[in-house]
Amino acid sequence: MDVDIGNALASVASPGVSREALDRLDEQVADAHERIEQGMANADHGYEALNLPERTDPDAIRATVDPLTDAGALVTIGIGGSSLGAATIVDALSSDTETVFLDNVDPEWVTAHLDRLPLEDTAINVVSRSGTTAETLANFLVAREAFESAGVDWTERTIVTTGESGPLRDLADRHDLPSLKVPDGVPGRFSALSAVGMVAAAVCDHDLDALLEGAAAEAETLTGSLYECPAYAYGATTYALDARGAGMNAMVPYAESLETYSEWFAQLWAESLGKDDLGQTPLRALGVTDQHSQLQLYRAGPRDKVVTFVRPTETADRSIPETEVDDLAYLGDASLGDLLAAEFEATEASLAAAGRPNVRVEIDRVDEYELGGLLYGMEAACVLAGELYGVNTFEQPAVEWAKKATRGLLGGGEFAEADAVAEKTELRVEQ
Ligand SMILES: O=P(O)(O)OC[C@H]1O[C@](O)(CO)[C@@H](O)[C@@H]1O
Repeated sequence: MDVDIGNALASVASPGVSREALDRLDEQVADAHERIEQGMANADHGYEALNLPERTDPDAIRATVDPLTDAGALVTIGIGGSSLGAATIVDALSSDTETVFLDNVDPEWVTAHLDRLPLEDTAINVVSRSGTTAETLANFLVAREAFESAGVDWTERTIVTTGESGPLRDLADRHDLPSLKVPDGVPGRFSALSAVGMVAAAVCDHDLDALLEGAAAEAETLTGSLYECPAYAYGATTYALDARGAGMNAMVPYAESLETYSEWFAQLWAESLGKDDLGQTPLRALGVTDQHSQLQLYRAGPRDKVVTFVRPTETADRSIPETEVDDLAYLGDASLGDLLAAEFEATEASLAAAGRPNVRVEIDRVDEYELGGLLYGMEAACVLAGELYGVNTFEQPAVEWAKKATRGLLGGGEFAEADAVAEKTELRVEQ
């Protein structure tokens, strides 16, 4: 990935970062890089994620999924980091395999998918690092029941990715299901470039080696300076802008194929940096569509956000036909790709003209190699930003309260959190 932070400079935007401040920040980046390198060398928890291009074994993944590669459809059951990485890869790339990600427990939505899918030709990919996540286990129990009701042997078409122990591991062992292990020391949201994100890609016959090669090439760029490393330039600049008031980061890819990537980025950024009353709130938007819904706010609302524009510089194109309407002649001479590119540059320039900070991120095209680089680059940017914020990037303790309350409400144990739910303050306004 290439990063352009020109429109984040104080000479262009407010909030903005001066060159002097960037130079000073670069000293902190050098120190942070040393800690990151040390963490990678020691395979420390979290930092180990940045070793995945070397650690992940694509042959083992291919061998394990091989019996499933003829499936016409794949249903992935997982949530958060156990879904978003895989979804980002398969939603970005075309495949003949229909893919569904059951990452919610909305009963109508789950039922609609299970009723619609050709279960006799559908493979199941169940993913949970902890092996205990209620939504994932519930959806798996519901899905396998649906397969049984359809007279389809789910044990013949299920693959599991989970840890050494836990209920999901027990189920996999009990039914002798093919399984892969989540890598040690890699938090879910940083595991796209492991079996967690790559089983679905393998079933869809995507090029796992190219994904890892793209990530490895990005890893080569990790040096001690934001002026040499695109990932660190992104992480340091967004951190510096947050310190100056840009507490939100709108991720705006200009490619429909990258819409799920914004969801993946939102978990990465929010769950990694959102702690100790710190962190930058990720917003998800899509170019050009949200120019017609969000741009007014981005350009004329509070000066509390940075906009990240992402685009592939090479895409397939489609010409716009000639028209008999004079006023539209300018379109007839162009293509959809020309229009997309013009809108990208015009919208970026419109924010700069209004003194609103924005950053450009470019990849050559949407393919496995470039996606590997983008995912790895943003993970490294997040790790660097976490070092600068001084937070524990790799834990997410704040999510546990609601999990305990949920479990208690369902009779899954005694939890004070569940009691607290009943003590809700009410001020209802009813129709
Ligand atoms: O992979 P698991 O353990 O099922 O967890 C799923 C997701 O839930 C979280 O723990 C948050 O609740 C995320 O960090 C994680 O990616």
